[in-house]
Amino acid sequence: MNKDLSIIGVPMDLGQSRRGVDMGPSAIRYAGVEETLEDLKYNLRDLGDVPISRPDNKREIQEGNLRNLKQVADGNQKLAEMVDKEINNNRFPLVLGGDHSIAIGSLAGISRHYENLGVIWYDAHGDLNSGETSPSGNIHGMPLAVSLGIGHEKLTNILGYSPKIKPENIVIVGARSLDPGEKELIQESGIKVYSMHEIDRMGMTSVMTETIDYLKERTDGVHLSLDLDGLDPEEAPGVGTPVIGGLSYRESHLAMEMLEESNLLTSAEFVEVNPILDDKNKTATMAVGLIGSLFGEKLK
Ligand SMILES: NC(=[NH2+])NCCC[C@H](N)C(=O)O
Ligand SMILES: [Mn+2]
Ligand SMILES: [Mn+2]
Repeated sequence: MNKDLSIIGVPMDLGQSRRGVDMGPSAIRYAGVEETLEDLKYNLRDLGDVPISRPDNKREIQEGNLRNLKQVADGNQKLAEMVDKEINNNRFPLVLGGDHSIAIGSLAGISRHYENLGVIWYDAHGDLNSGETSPSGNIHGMPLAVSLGIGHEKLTNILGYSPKIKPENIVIVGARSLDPGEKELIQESGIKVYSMHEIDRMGMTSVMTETIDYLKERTDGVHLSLDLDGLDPEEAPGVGTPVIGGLSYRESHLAMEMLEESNLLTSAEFVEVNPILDDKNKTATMAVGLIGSLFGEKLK
């Protein structure tokens, strides 16, 4: 893995309706992300946080069933520019959220550097809604669709190109809550999904082996977008949209170790840590544990 690593915090909470997820980057830093990576001998730069504007009119639904559209689009534009710059400088971007709407900006900044960017979407949700299919108007339920070119042009066209990714280069891991429109999109587009059903049946080892083999063949870079709500809320309670029956910390740890061994990843983000809903910063600490494994921490 690239030893030059840049951390970018994104204190974004406007892609959903619960307060506190904007403090995610602080909680993850407080849990020791920098110490962990420095111990692993990374040449680390913490670029601080992307400035996020506050909504003019508290959490309003703007055009087309999209909450805080303008502010979410602006924040993602800034994030995309920063990510793009880090990759230009041959640095590995590690983005800390913030709600999952920030994947729009991460992918916009990353994808222009690859012909065939792969994405591993580790999440209880598909985040494949648009304004038309969303039950909530929350943009954090839409970033994967936006990156496929589906959604409001203010979001799909960040950095002036769309789509950012191809459906056949996406693998969703851990899904257990999909809205009707998302199921339809999955069926017609050829996105690969390992839901909890497949993970229960096959085990995480086979799921990750297949995922890695599949992406190795067809992509020239892979982004990991890890939503902490992919984990079970009993273990990771500090998330805004918990769904029971999720992945364990152990399974997730294993997935990170296998990704590290595969040497496939070219960027990563950890999102949806909400310290207000957490229990003694447990979820942020788990994120740091997973980041440690992803970047090569070993017991021996
Ligand atoms: N990144 C997330 N936690 N997304 C949750 C999305 C929940 C629901 N599917 C929605 O669109 O509102
Ligand atoms: Mn989720
Ligand atoms: Mn998500």
